[in-house]
Amino acid sequence: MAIVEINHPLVKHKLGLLREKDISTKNFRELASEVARLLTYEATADMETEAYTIQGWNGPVRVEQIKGKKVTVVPILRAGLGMMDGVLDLIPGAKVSVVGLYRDEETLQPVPYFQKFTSNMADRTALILDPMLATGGSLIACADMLKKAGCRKIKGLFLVAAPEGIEKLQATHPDIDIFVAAIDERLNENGYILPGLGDAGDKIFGTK
Ligand SMILES: O=P(O)(O)OC[C@H]1O[C@H](OP(=O)(O)OP(=O)(O)O)[C@H](O)[C@@H]1O
Ligand SMILES: O=c1cc[nH]c(=O)[nH]1
Ligand SMILES: [Mg+2]
Repeated sequence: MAIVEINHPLVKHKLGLLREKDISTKNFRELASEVARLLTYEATADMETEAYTIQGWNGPVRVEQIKGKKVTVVPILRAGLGMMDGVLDLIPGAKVSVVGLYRDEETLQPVPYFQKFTSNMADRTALILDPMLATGGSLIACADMLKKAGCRKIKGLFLVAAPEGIEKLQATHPDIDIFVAAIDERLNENGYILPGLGDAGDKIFGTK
């Protein structure tokens, strides 16, 4: 399992802005999308390419295109939708498979409520999107659903992750690679990431 914390100045700068207490919904949405774009750039670095010939301005020229497995983007509702536009900016042909999960505030257990996958999941790389990886329960539940549908290659993109959630993922799905803008310190007693971003879903949707 690869755990990649993106150590890029643009990511650090944008994450700092995202952490501001009184950030507006508009700014949070824009920055979440921008960081998602940068995470996508890193998460797709191992895509295979194949050469083909085109007619260039001065005759035939060998160029490259993405080869093989196609991508399905998997936003976890609700907050994962806040990253989707940024990812699709870079992979416009990706199919979208949606998973609805919320975390019970008392038990912190994930509660599934929606699933709609695109075709041929076994032939696609799945890119799970969620701003927050806290206890890891939601990510693990989503990965379980994807594997049940036949998925064999799964990656996860997160704005912020807690060490506790990463450890749990390593124990349950060691084959999944994750790309995060920051690995933070820890969870608080309510399962929120510290220093974290607060409730990402509420910030993206303007609720609460
Ligand atoms: O790692 P975990 O402990 O499972 O917590 C992380 C989950 O909690 C948040 O979703 P939430 O349940 O708040 O739903 P929302 O996106 O609808 O706000 C977040 O977007 C993750 O999906
Ligand atoms: O810190 C956290 C943990 C779970 N969900 C969030 O939105 N934020
Ligand atoms: Mg939420």
